Amino acid sequence: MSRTEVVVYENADLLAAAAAARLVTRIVDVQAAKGSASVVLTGGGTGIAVLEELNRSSARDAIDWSRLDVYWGDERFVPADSDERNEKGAREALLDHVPLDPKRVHVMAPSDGEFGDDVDAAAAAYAEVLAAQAGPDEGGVPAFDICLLGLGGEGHTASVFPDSPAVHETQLSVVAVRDCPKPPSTRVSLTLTAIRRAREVWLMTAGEAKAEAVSLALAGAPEVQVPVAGARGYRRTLWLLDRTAAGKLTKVYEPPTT
Ligand SMILES: O=C1O[C@H](COP(=O)(O)O)[C@@H](O)[C@H](O)[C@H]1O
Repeated sequence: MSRTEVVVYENADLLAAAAAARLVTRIVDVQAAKGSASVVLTGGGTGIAVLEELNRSSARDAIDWSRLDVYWGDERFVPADSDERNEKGAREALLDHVPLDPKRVHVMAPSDGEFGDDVDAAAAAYAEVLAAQAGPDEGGVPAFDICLLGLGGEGHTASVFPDSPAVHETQLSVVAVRDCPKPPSTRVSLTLTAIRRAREVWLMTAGEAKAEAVSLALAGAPEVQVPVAGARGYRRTLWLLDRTAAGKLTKVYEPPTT
């Protein structure tokens, strides 16, 4: 049974530090239970701040980095060295500083990579990467242990934007995204269907600009209009917010009893 939890921190710095601490604990627990763990990374201000905090934390070394699979929820389809790449941000913030197994870092192709400027081929290739990592009963997408996501003020998550082809996609695990309302306009993204294969989805955001989308999603808005409303983990959906992003919530969220 899936549960939704909402935790509100006083400010964005505290949110990033607390999310990093939670992430260390969760990864260590999963590795202790089953040997290895998987995490889906996000771009965006809060997502990268969490990785920076994790890198600064001495608890960082409690993780067995060689037994962690790393994926991305979305990527900007730009050259590999572009500052717009979510991968570049994640590498600078954390990945370049820890002893990951390079074979377990599953990047989405850049626009100057092996598929050139063919974004459909890049998306299809990432779907194949997921299928190769999935178990026989997992329907082509591994059951990610933790899927980190951010969100936009208009309700997008990963690169699934309101009323876009991606939000209407129900069969594919990965899609090419064109004409994105937020630059850069061409991207690769997991679909909501793939995101919902995660055991845990952590939605992390800060700032007043996100408050409306947060409150609509938690009130159960249709995912076509507010895609982040459809981002759920099959065990747990954890919202980690700062006070301003939580500013339009009307319901009081109690801590879970179990
Ligand atoms: O473009 C993107 O934006 C979202 C949210 O970013 P934020 O800086 O407004 O928090 C992010 O989750 C996504 O990965 C990224 O590609």
